[in-house]
Parts: sequence; C-alpha cells; structure tokens
Amino acid sequence: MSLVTVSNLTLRTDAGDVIVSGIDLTIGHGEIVGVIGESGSGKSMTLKAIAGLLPTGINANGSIDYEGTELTRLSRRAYRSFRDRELGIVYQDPRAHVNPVHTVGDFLTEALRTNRRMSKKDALARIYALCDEVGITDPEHQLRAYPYQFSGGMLQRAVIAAALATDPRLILADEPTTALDVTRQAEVAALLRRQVRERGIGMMFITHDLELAAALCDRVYVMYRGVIVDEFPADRIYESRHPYTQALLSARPSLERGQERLATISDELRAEIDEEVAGR
Ligand SMILES: Nc1ncnc2c1ncn2[C@@H]1O[C@H](COP(=O)(O)OP(=O)(O)OP(=O)(O)O)[C@@H](O)[C@H]1O
Repeated sequence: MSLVTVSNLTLRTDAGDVIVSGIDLTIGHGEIVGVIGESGSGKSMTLKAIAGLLPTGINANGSIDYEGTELTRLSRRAYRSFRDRELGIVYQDPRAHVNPVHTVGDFLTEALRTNRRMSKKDALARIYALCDEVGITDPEHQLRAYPYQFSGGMLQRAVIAAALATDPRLILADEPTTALDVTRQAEVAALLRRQVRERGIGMMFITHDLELAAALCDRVYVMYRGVIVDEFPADRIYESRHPYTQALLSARPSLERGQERLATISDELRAEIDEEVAGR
C-alpha cells in the first residue's frame, strides 16, 4: 500500500475554472516522487491539496488517501493535526516562511514546543542533533542569529531541519532548491534524499528542473496545463516518448537553470499536446 494515493483529483475555482484535472498519483514509503512541469501547470496546487492548504476559493474533488485515511473529508482542525503529525513542508523561498523577528533557534524549536509540548531544553537538544545532520555547524552559537544573518542556503537547511524535527512521514517539497545557487542546489537535494532514505519516509519533490528530478527522484510525473501527461521511473527520463517530455528535454540548454528554458516550446507543439490531452 502506498503512503499517499491521489485519485482523480480535480481542483476548480469558485468561478468554475479548472486548475488541475483528473490527477492520479502515488507516493510510496521511502519513495521520492518528482513532479515537473512549467510554471502554472498545477504542481503547487496539487501539493497544497495534499497538505490541505488550498487557498480559499479553490475546491477539491476526488480522493486523497493517506494510508487508509481520506484526507479530503478531514475537518480543518483534523487536517491541521494531521499536518503537524505527519507532514514536513519545504517551500521554494525559505525567507517567506520564517519569522524575521525571531531567532532561527526559536523558529526551529517552535513546532516541538507547541505541537510536541517539549521543554525548551529538550527541543534544543533535538534541534542541535538535527543541525548536525543538515550541515549547520556550531548550532549553539548559530541558532542565536536572526534569519537575515543566514545565507539562503543555510536558511533552507534550517527550514529542512524544522520540517524534519517532528519526524514527519511525508515531506512535501515545493522547489526547495530553486532559490539557491547551483552548488547549494545539489547539496540541499542530496541532503533531502539522504534524509528520506535514512528515515524510510516519502517525499514529493516539485521542480522545473528535469536533470535534478532525474538525479534525485525514483519516479517522475510530468504536468502540463493541469493534467499529468507522462510518468516514468526517473532513470528512464531520457527514454520517454511523450512529445512534451521530449520537448522539455530538448529545450534545456547546457548550464542554464530555471523556468526560462521551458518557455522555448513552440506553439505548434503546444497545439499538438493540447490535442493529445483533450483526446484522452
Ligand atoms: N489563489 C488562486 N486562485 C485561483 N487560481 C489560482 C490561485 N493560485 C494559483 N492559481 C492558478 O492555478 C494554476 C496552477 O498554479 P500552480 O501554482 O499550481 O502552478 P505551478 O505549476 O506550481 O507553477 P510554478 O512553477 O510557477 O509555481 C495557475 O494557472 C494559477 O494561475
């Protein structure tokens, strides 16, 4: 049994606009599942639907099963408790998710103290051990600093430590490396991979970056305009016959990273893929 099984998930706005349509996706125990696709294809909304964090005005239909629990039926309160217990969420921009007026140490111990009711001393001991795992050295000293005193890469490590602190069984990572330079990207990706492997937990990893997905993930889904158009084991990415995946692969220039490179797909090809998607 998978950790997460999303079946026929459709997200619509109150006005009836379809944001994602008929999504089927699974995440196994100890599995890293990549979701790739260009900007606006619905990756983040799918992640938010799993986390129960859809913005007001967006409604979900379909099923999101988490080891036998139907998440779409949870009350808001039950969903919050599910998130606190089971999920670790890592976003693209760490600065948007830490409180700038609190020290990094306070940020890191907050969930343990409020959700796990740990004493400050116990929470700090746990965080110090995690800092070691995520590569923050000398935590007793470093954690007294404020977020602005941390580099982007170090702050993302702190956010990952915070996400791991409560021993989640599923990590939802939304482009966690995009805001970092290329060297830091590889380090943070390797760090997440190691944590998932060592802990035997699941991870959904959203990225624009095909090469990163191929290197990091076990399986990859490709989203295009709100639907999943392709799925393959990550080491088979270069064998995909789907025209959109092939276009993504051929559109990537050597060292350039980020979404610009996906913008080079021609209108003709888009029309062809639209027809293929509509004909399903
Ligand atoms: N609050 C909202 N209300 C209505 N539509 C929204 C809202 N937020 C996002 N959307 C729309 O939902 C669609 C999917 O957005 P989503 O953020 O999931 O894309 P994405 O693939 O994650 O893109 P990116 O890579 O840029 O984050 C987009 O067309 C976007 O305009």
